[in-house]
Amino acid sequence: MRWLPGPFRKIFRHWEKLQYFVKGFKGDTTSYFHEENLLCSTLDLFLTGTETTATAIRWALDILNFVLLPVEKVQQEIDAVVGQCRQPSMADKEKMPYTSAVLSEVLRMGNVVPLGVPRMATSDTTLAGFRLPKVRAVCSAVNLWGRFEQIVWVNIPVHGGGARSGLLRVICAPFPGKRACPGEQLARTELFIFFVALLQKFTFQAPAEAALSFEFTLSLTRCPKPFRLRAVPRG
Ligand code: HEM
Repeated sequence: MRWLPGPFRKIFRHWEKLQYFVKGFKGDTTSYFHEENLLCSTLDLFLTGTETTATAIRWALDILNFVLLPVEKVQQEIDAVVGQCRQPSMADKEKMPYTSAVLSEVLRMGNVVPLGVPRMATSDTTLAGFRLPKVRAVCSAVNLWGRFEQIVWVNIPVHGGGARSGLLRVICAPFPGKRACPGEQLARTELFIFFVALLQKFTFQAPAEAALSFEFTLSLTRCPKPFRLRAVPRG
């Protein structure tokens, strides 16, 4: 790779800078800027950055057909703003309120990351009246199914076994919280571009024998169960 020309080469400059930055913290046992954390954070981005958006696009196609949202209205907006001769871009988004609203609805109904990311306190602290002991307390954000609402759940082990659990707060957002999803902008961009590009060129129809449903499987994300659609090129 080092000898090939191309814009990707700037990755080597960034990598050198990153190594220099991490070396600056060598020997500092209180710092989180070390190679292991860098590797884990990079892996986090790959894991969280692929499955989530792909699942949201699958929900979009499932929901459009299942709920019978007026796909024609989305396609009319695409034809008026983007047309058929060029690819969509993010500059089109503000002129496409209907498509944007449909995508918000997809994120709400799809509820792609319902269980949030578990968190631990790095030092003893207090949060909304709960004393969170270092490392032992686990907080997790849980999105309520199918609504723009999120509860934050805390689970604190107590002396003598067991755990004290409780509700911390309720907020309303698809990418919630202060420690919000760092991929939100990327996810919204990918979702918009792929969704618009797909509906610009195809109409998706469920074959008569295939019943679409809201059934899902739950792992890292909440995925629709496999379904079949026919992609009919638009004339
Ligand atoms: C439709 C797409 C996506 C949805 C619905 C989504 C949603 C979420 C949610 C609900 C959280 C938990 C926030 C919390 O616990 O308070 C989260 C965390 C996270 N997301 Fe996303 N996300 C999406 C796409 C992405 C993408 C594309 C990336 C990266 C490129 C990404 C990276 C992350 C990471 C690294 C975290 C953990 C943040 C932390 O530990 O503080 N996400 N996401």
